[in-house]
Amino acid sequence: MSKCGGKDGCCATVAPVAPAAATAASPERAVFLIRNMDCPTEEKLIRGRLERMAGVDTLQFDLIRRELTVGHRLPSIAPLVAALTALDMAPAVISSAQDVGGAALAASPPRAAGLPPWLSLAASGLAALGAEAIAWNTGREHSGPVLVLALTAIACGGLGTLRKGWIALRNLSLNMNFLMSLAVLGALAIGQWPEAAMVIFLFALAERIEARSLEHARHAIRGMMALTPDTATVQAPSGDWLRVAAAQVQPGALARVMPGERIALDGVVAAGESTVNQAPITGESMPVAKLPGDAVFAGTINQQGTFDYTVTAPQSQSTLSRIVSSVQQAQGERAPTQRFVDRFAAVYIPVVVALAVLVAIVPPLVAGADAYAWLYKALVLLVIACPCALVISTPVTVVSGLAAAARQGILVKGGIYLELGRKLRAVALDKTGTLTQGTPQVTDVLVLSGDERTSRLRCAASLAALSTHPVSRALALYWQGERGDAALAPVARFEALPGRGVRGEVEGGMLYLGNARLVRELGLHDDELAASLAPLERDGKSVVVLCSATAALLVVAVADQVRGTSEEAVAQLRALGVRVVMLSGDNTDTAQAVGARLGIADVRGALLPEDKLRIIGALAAEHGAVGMVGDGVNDAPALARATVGFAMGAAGTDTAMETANVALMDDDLRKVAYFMRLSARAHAILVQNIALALAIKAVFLVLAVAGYSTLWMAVFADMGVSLMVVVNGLRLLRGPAPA
Ligand SMILES: Nc1ncnc2c1ncn2[C@@H]1O[C@H](COP(=O)(O)OP(=O)(O)OP(=O)(O)O)[C@@H](O)[C@H]1O
Ligand SMILES: [Zn+2]
Repeated sequence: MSKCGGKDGCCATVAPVAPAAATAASPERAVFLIRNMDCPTEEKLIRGRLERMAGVDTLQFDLIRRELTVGHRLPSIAPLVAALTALDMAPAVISSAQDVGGAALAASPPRAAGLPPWLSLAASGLAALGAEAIAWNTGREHSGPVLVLALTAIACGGLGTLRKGWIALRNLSLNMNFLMSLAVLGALAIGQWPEAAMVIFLFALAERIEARSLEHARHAIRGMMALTPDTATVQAPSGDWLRVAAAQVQPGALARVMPGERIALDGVVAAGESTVNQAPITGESMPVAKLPGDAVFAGTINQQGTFDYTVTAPQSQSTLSRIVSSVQQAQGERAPTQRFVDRFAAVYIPVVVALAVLVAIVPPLVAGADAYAWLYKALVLLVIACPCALVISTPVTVVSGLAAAARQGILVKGGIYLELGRKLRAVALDKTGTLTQGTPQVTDVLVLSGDERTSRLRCAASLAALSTHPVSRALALYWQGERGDAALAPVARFEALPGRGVRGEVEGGMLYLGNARLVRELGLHDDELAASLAPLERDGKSVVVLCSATAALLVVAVADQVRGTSEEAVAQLRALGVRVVMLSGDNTDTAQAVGARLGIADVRGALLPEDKLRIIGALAAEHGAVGMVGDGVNDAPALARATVGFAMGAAGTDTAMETANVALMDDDLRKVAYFMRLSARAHAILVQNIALALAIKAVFLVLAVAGYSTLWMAVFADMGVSLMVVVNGLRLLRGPAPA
């Protein structure tokens, strides 16, 4: 297994093609629908062919949608089409700046015409069985009827495999189709006709079932999209409510939802109220109350009330569609295990072919053994060596894992994060907005020296009203609640001081509003002030001080509710053996008080954003892999520095969804532990599959050399393992075991 741990480490260098960023650098992009691409084998074939072409910069595969995006600098895409057609890939152009250059696209037919696949497969199976039966009953393998039935079986079930095998050979990309073709042709050549028929039929059957399984995993993702209704009830200019196609509705339109109806578009409640089941987006089963001003999401289910909402995004840009397309893109980027398996297969197949050749030639030549028997053994070896079980199992597992996460409201931005999750030994949690709700309320107002409460509070509120920081917002709201709309003072030269507070000129004098660090920097921190702050901070309250350039004037304390799920989330992380660290820009005593309530011993307070970044770096150096959970808005650098960055409450905010490696759609911190368990489970399944596949191959290798395995037994074993690993991978769709 790859020992690589970091996303900026060796992994990046083995990635065959860099994602999005590199694509953007290419002058031209062409997107193809590749109808005959449904497994990594075909991806490898295409990669091998196109990567060598001059003018082709990048290739991006999306096996779920069967799309290939080529970043290139060719004057026409005709050579691309020609190359894909030569690989029998039946390409269709989805989008390209240039025309096809006369290449006759329509002429490339989708996969084999004629009988429907299952029917021809059944015919192939019957013919193969018939050939076996006749050969067995008559005791003669080489009669006319046996030959006719065997050839029928191959014609009905095996032409696709033979054709792909031939294409693979011509492109010097030895894959399993090539191995099977070689085995079948070899069996025909040495007169094992019924066996040849059986082998090709079983292989075709296995391929078909595998394709269906991958389809199943893909469906789990596409199925999420099916949740959004096709139509929405929208108000026309005339004032009438009309039922229209949701895809046609523009942002700004007013839409109405009835009780029990699914919401068709993202929007903001304009009138009415209700509760909404947001499970399709966030995975949380408790309905959420919606009042005017609250955001609603396409695909979620309205409960009892009726309400109108203003549409904020077209259907194609809804949160749900962005989740789905992000998951689809994520599975196109290859996880480390997948790359390992690819590299393994690339070395392994040529080695096996060489070994088979040796087995066929050496014993007869050197020891005078029976040439026919050893040729047969060599063919069995070829079949056993088939790596489909290995090749197919990883994408199925990764796609299943991504889909299981998405269903829980966890958006994972790539298979690599699914693999890294289990390696996290330390997780840093932001305090405000992550462990706490981030909507604090004013609890205490202390006037220092003198007695001008109202005028000082007014100055503080005037500064606070200009900031969106939670502490400032609490203060501004408090003033509004106490004084109604009593006029705020005008503020000049307003400035935010990150990690400290704000400042601005009020009524001719410069005033500062901020934390203890700010007061200390102003040189106004003394024992008296410290004594008045201490009891508030010990209570876990955030304290800000209003200061002039020469004196501290007013202390305001705000208290933030700890989220109901935080304590359990911390306990779950600890149960996984993870070191939990709290990072906060708030005063140290405050942070420690909150940490004590949640069972977090390692609390770092009074941090500036660059301190957070440094601590993440230090934790990474100490533990290897470190996670960071924040809201993704002002802690983006720390999130980016972490091995896996988690953003909370991502459903509402675009930045959070974009900056994080893993976006949690709601505010439930327990999802971090869930994600880590899912990751561990995915890893266990990947290892099980690889071990299973290799073990069964090893057993049959011994049987084959000892002469106990026939060709069709070998195919049966190969098919059995392939199916077992696929079914094993699909189990991940149900998620990890509960905590
Ligand atoms: N605009 C502001 N208005 C009022 N106080 C502020 C402002 N900006 C910062 N502060 C004060 O500085 C402290 C640190 O702010 P910072 O934004 O770095 O951390 P935070 O995001 O509030 O907390 P955490 O790091 O726990 O999430 C805050 O707790 C607050 O006391
Ligand atoms: Zn196989």
